[in-house]
Amino acid sequence: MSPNENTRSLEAGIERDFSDKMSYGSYLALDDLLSAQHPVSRPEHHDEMLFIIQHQTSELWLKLVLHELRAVRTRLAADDLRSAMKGIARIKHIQRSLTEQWSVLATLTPSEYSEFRDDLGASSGFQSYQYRAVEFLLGNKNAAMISVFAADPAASSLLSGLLEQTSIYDEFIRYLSRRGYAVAPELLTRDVTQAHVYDESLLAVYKHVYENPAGNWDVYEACEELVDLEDNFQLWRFRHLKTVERTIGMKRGTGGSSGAGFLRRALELTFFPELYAVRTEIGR
Ligand code: HEM
Ligand SMILES: N[C@@H](CC(=O)c1ccccc1NC=O)C(=O)O
Repeated sequence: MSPNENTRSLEAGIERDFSDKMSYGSYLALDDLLSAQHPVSRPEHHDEMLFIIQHQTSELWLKLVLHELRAVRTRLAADDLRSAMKGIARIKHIQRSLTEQWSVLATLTPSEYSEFRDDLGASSGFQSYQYRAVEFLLGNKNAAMISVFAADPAASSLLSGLLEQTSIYDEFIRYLSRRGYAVAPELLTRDVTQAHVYDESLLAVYKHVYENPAGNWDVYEACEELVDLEDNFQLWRFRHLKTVERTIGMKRGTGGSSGAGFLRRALELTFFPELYAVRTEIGR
């Protein structure tokens, strides 16, 4: 390469013939992926592409979060705490990326959004079955949420399946019990289709763990990983709320809810209540 042409020449060994070989594009199904953006505004509004891609990339990451959460659940059920924590570490990075991504959508002004919002009809992120699946896997079960997917049999059966199965918190609690921690027996046989609700016996278990980290190191660490997971989930919810406030103010949502007020109430939900309650018990 001549240094003053500012051009990199191809090396002789670089593959060029993909007529009978797998290429980058074919491996990643880029034809499908990159032809899946269909703005509905007419004439097409420039900023609708941002709106679509922000959602599609979020859904792709949610797909990976679900994949990893299922693996975490299986690893906990198999008493493999260390590899479960490896999965949680990855999920935490994905969550950070999802939360950071709100800053891109925050560049959408209310003036821009209002030019194509009506074209979205009744569609809304409330109808994200992957988001609901993540909530179910973390333990915030809510059968009523499935009614939104009556017209989508695949989404309904995914969510009904997860509703019936244990959450990662159920599996963590069962793991603690197998390890000899004094978990109330009712917790082990609870109706897993219901949201996990605060349990005193777990508070006592965590109090013991947090007061004696040295003797409970792996469980102590695992508890902090779960708190990180919930913390990150709430940060995503908070950024969603703040983006909604700056984009549509106090308008009702396209999905039919009151809007920001409804989203604010989600900040009151908790996946692992005892892991927060234990903070009050530690020290003076
Ligand atoms: C300008 C951008 C956005 C606005 C104005 C907005 C607004 C809203 C509103 C008002 C709701 C309440 C349900 C309703 O009545 O529609 C909602 C729910 C929801 N949105 Fe968005 N949203 C935006 C972007 C996003 C993005 C990028 C995602 C990513 C996937 C998302 C995911 C969700 C989810 C999962 C819910 C359900 C939350 C829950 O059940 O607590 N939203 N959104
Ligand atoms: N609920 C939003 C609309 C919206 O944000 C949206 C519409 C279609 C698909 C995904 C969406 N994202 C999150 O709710 C609104 O009320 O403006």
